Amino acid sequence: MSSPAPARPRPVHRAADLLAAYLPGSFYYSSARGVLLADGVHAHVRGASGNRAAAAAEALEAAVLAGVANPVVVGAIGFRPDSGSSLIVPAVVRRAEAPGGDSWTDGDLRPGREETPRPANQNPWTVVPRPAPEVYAESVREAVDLIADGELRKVVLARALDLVGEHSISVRDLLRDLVVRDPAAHAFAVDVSAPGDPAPRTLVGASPELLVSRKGNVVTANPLAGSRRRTGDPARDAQAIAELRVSEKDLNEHALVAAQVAEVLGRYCTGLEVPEKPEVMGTPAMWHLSTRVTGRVGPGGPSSLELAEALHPTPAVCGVPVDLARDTIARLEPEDRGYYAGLVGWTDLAGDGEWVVTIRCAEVSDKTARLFAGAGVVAGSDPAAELAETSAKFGTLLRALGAEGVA
Ligand SMILES: C=C(O[C@@H]1C=C(C(=O)O)C=C[C@H]1O)C(=O)O
Repeated sequence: MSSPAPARPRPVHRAADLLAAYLPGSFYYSSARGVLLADGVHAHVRGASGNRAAAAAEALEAAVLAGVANPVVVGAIGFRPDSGSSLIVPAVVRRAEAPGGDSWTDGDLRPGREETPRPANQNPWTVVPRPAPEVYAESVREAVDLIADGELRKVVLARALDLVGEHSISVRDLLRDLVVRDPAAHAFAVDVSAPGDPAPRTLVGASPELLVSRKGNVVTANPLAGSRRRTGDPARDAQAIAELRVSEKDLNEHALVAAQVAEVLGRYCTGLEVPEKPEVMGTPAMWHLSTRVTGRVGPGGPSSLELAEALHPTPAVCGVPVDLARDTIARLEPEDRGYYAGLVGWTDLAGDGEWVVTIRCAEVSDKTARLFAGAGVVAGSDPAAELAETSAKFGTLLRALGAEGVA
């Protein structure tokens, strides 16, 4: 028997260099844990909903046999079981680990030295809301009635904004802008072009919500639900945080998500730890109730993608009960969500990886960007407040596009 080839040492990269090296068509993903930049396609990973972790594992094994060193599967999966997915084993992967293991200082990720980010995409925008804001508010009202009448307990209703510029949108600049504004976010850019698309299509965003990660035997999920706009005014922000902590409506909305995540992970993990009360976490645009759930898996346990598929869709983006919520979304939302409210991330041969909920994102193609934002509707939800919440959530992408205030 021949002895295995010695492992090739991984080259060391700087996070900021990887961000700067992003080119249209690359896969980029950064989080507190590190940066992954992938280029070229060694293999496409196909597989139906619920079966993608198995397809990914097969593709990774085949890649090893074909001589790919340390292969990973990267990409995005859409919201609905019959939505598309865009998963590949890339030809080349470059990584930068966060110094000290788990967090960046702002400077690590910043390309260059600018202090105040300026939106790099200077476009005069035409904005088309889909549906019109009052129609969205009406659908929230309808969902509240459904919740009052029957079995539906929570449904997340989303709306879209189409932004059309006069010139092509630079995904590279948009990604850079999102990372510079919020180095703690899970920032991503994924080529999701499909056959027949007139121009390449890229899913780009900065999600605050970790669906699940696995590092060695440690599994972490960080569901969010229950939100307030972050204004930047210290007194109003302090009030928003104080309100969130005691709002029965938000705490109930949050508890539904945390319970589902804990229930699903409980099927796979030992030593599950679920804090009793949520914390408040902030992004530059929002405050959210947040619960960090951790557990452990044994050797040969489920991969990060298997866990992600089992968790998706959480009630943070769909609802309770899940089938009824999905049907309600299909009936009340006029636009197909596409990749929005799906998952984006990576998984490797050992099962390590990280998957985030695809929110605070846009699908960009040439001069257009389609943004989605949603809000959880529960008993007693106020349509105007839910509409305002979606406007606030659009803020992440709108600021980066230089279109703040249009939603
Ligand atoms: C659905 C979105 O966000 C989700 C819904 C939240 C809520 O309803 O409070 C909070 C965070 C996310 O889990 C979105 O940003 O589009």
